[in-house]
Amino acid sequence: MNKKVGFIGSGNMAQAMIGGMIQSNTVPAGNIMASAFTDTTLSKVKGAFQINVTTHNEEVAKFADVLFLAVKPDQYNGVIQQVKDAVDSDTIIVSIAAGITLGSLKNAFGKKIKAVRSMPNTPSLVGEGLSALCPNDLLDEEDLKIVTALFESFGKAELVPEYLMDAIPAISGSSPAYVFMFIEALADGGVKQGLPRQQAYRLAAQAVLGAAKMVLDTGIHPGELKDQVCSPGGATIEAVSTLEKEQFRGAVLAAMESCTKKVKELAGS
Ligand SMILES: NC(=O)C1=CN([C@@H]2O[C@H](COP(=O)(O)OP(=O)(O)OC[C@H]3O[C@@H](n4cnc5c(N)ncnc54)[C@H](O)[C@@H]3O)[C@@H](O)[C@H]2O)C=CC1
Ligand SMILES: O=C(O)[C@@H]1CCC=N1
Repeated sequence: MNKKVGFIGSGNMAQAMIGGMIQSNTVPAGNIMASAFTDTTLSKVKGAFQINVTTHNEEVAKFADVLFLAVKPDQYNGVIQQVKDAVDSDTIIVSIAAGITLGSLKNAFGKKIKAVRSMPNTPSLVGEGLSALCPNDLLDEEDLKIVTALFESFGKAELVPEYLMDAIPAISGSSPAYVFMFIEALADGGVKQGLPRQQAYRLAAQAVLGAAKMVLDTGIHPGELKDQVCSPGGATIEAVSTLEKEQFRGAVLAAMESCTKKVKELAGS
């Protein structure tokens, strides 16, 4: 793709997306520019990806055909004030922030802009991201193709109507954090039984990867896949029974509710 891609902010999520775009050879490093607050972050990002870097957000905005706003939600208004005069009506603005709506983006820019509200996740770094996308009505078919190709360069992308976008962090934007906790807990359990630590991480992570692939590849209901593991009177049903007693599923649902509540609060930040 010969589009120029800009990132305002070079934090964890921006680095995951930049890494994914470069590794998939979708955007050459020379066509990417990112900004950050500090020279330390900039040298780290330049060292890792050999992209163009600057401390001036306006420079990124002038450079980019597709401009990712990759700062925290409470930094959006300040950053938009800095870049709004540097973007033209053809620039595609992509928000990756939890809670920031298309309406609030339009208000902050104070003019008609092509905007996409998105919610990616950090597995983008290894080409296994999941991004929810919600474009505004100023993007034409070609614009949407470009944005979708960028997101698909580091994983899968799904269109989601805006009224559901607040629900996305809990299920896929933030959920890698809970899955990492689960993998860490599985490995701790293995270490407790005597397995070496590094081997425990490999076994736990591969089991999670394999289980996720079974859900995606077979289309079989997760409950049925769980049943297939539980031999009658065996060990797994004992573990499942303990997880139910300890409210494993209830804890996940409660965590997701608190995540979504916070997303709605961030919208007002
Ligand atoms: N971390 C994740 O897994 C995900 C994050 N997001 C969204 O990504 C955005 C960034 O989050 P993270 O990458 O986690 O945070 P982060 O703190 O790692 O990155 C934010 C970066 O923005 C920089 N920054 C702050 N003010 C700036 C300014 N005025 N100009 C230029 N750069 C500035 C900071 O120095 C920092 O490097 C948030 O809006 C978040 O909702 C979305 C999906 C997943
Ligand atoms: O923690 C956050 O607010 C962001 C949104 C999804 C993942 N990280």
